[in-house]
Amino acid sequence: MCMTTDVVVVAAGRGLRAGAGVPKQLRAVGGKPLLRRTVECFSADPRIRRIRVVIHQNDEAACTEALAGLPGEIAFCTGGETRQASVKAGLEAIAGDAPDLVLIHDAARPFLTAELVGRAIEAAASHGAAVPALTLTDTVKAHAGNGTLSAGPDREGLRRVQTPQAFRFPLILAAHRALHRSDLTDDAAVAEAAGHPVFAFSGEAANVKITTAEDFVDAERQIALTLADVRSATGYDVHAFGAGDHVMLGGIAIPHIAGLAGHSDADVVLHALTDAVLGTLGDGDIGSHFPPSDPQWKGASSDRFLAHAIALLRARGGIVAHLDSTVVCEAPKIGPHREAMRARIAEIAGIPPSRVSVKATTSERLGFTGRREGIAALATATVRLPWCDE
Ligand SMILES: Nc1ccn([C@@H]2O[C@H](COP(=O)(O)OP(=O)(O)OP(=O)(O)O)[C@@H](O)[C@H]2O)c(=O)n1
Ligand SMILES: C[C@](O)(CO)[C@H](O)COP(=O)(O)O
Repeated sequence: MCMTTDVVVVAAGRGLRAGAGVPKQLRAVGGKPLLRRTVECFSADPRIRRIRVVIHQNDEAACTEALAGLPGEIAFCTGGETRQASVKAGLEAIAGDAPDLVLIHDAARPFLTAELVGRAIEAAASHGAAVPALTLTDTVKAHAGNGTLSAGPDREGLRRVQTPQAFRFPLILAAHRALHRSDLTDDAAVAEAAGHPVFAFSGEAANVKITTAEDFVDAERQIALTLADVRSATGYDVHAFGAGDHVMLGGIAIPHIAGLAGHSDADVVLHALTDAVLGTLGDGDIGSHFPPSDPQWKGASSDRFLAHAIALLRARGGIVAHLDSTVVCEAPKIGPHREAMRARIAEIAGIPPSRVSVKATTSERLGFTGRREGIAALATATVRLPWCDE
């Protein structure tokens, strides 16, 4: 018989130990919110029927944005004051159309793998209650006060447990409902309190719970190691001056004695950047994605061209490391608009302005730019992609 499996992801905590104000599950690591990294492990998995994300009442908009576009059936419910209360709220929310099995996972553990999910499902089906566990490699001591330590328990008899913790659904729902205390830090303890033996299956060392500010630094490092395919590519574009009283450059309208002629809004900077990003993917150029012969791009704002290239990069698991551009013209002056251009390009690309550079030069009155016939832009995109030997 094929068993249905739902997932409860608890994401209602405030992340106080991590600091920084924003709840940790909404902070980005490797350019992506922690919550999205965690949920996408389940949402792309055909063995999972539904995902219930338990959130804080203040976070609905931010969580919706963080999970936008993920496949699968994902719904929210509101959590409680403690992890235990949040898990119970998640279980109650799915009880009306109960699955056979449920995996309960911390939003703060984004590095789980499909193999771990498979082991969790098998263990819950076989044993009813099971958790991923790891042996200890450090010696454990007891805190004896005044900064001193005394002998601790024998580490051979101890295990570190992680999530996803996996259960037959009726067993864990009944165990949570029966509990008359609120201090249990995991669901294995809840099952045990109800008299159920809890089995161990192999956890994963990389499946850490991001808890402190230091964990965020380690997580960035871990992601950088997987994004080992560093690529850069260039883009170049030219538009002639035409009628108008401003030019669009880097997504900003800059007043000028002429406009730029083109099928779209003729933003040479965004066009060059779009080609540079597409170049890193080996995926044609702006003309092959947005043919000038297509009337729908007439007068189009070029924001969408760059956003499209960035979306293609993200769909391949990539991130932008840097976007560099140089504008070549005698006028208008770019310097006064540089910061606004950086900010707008950064906004379109979904990266901080510190990862965007805008430079400008004249061509010393030489050539078409020197004769003030038009503007040219050059761009370089540097991106990181997951390593893949195609
Ligand atoms: N009331 C709570 C508390 C915690 N959690 C979730 O339980 C997981 C593990 O908890 P923890 O790492 O302790 O997260 P926080 O409670 O957010 O952290 P802190 O204790 O530092 O505030 C996290 O995904 C967290 O969002 C929850 O859903 N509801
Ligand atoms: C559930 C858990 O992640 C298992 O290791 C852990 O117990 C959560 O503890 P926290 O104090 O709520 O972070």
